[in-house]
Amino acid sequence: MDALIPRPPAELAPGVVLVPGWLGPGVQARLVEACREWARGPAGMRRVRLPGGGVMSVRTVCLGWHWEPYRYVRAVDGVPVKPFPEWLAELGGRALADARGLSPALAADPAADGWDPDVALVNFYDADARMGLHQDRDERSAAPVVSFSVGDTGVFRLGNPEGRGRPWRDVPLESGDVLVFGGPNRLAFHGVTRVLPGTGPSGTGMGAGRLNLTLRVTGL
Ligand SMILES: O=C(O)CCC(=O)C(=O)O
Ligand SMILES: [Fe+2]
Repeated sequence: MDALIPRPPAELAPGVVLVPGWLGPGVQARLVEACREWARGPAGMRRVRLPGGGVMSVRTVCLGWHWEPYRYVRAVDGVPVKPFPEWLAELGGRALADARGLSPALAADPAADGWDPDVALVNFYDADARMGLHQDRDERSAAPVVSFSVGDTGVFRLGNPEGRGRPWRDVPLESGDVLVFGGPNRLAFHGVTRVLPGTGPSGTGMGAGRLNLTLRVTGL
């Protein structure tokens, strides 16, 4: 949605940078098309089963490595994981470089140097999907995570690295937004409290719902 109040890029916490609208309409459409392809089986999009017996409300497909709670593996149901495309790594690298220009903590983060992502988690949220507060900590690398959002707005809850409790802040992630988290907040708890149906722009090729891609370095 076009913002009535412009959202300038902001460092939300040391090492956490939001760059609103960084992905232009053409790139967003390309991502939607690519996600549609990746979603197809084998090794396609699915709801992740949790060890406690529950299933996540988000649907996920992984590139490069498959994430299952709480580790990365190379195959899903005996099928090799889809490759991580070079163009996506390149796009992420440019986003990270721009984010580092906006954050002294990220600029100074040695783990961001030579950033070379080898896994992407592609999450699809329908209107009812959410993601509870968690840390992205199954990577063996302290390299920043680069996140792309397309489609309906998601309310992203950015917590702190100490625990699930406050302080946190809720930040809308709109279509085209880039969020980078690294530096001292690489392990900050975060989640998505809700998706705002009908807020996605037209022209991305997305029907209803929200896509989020997180590009990561596994260090494996
Ligand atoms: O959907 C988002 O914005 C966050 C996704 C996330 O935290 C994850 O995939 O680990
Ligand atoms: Fe996460």
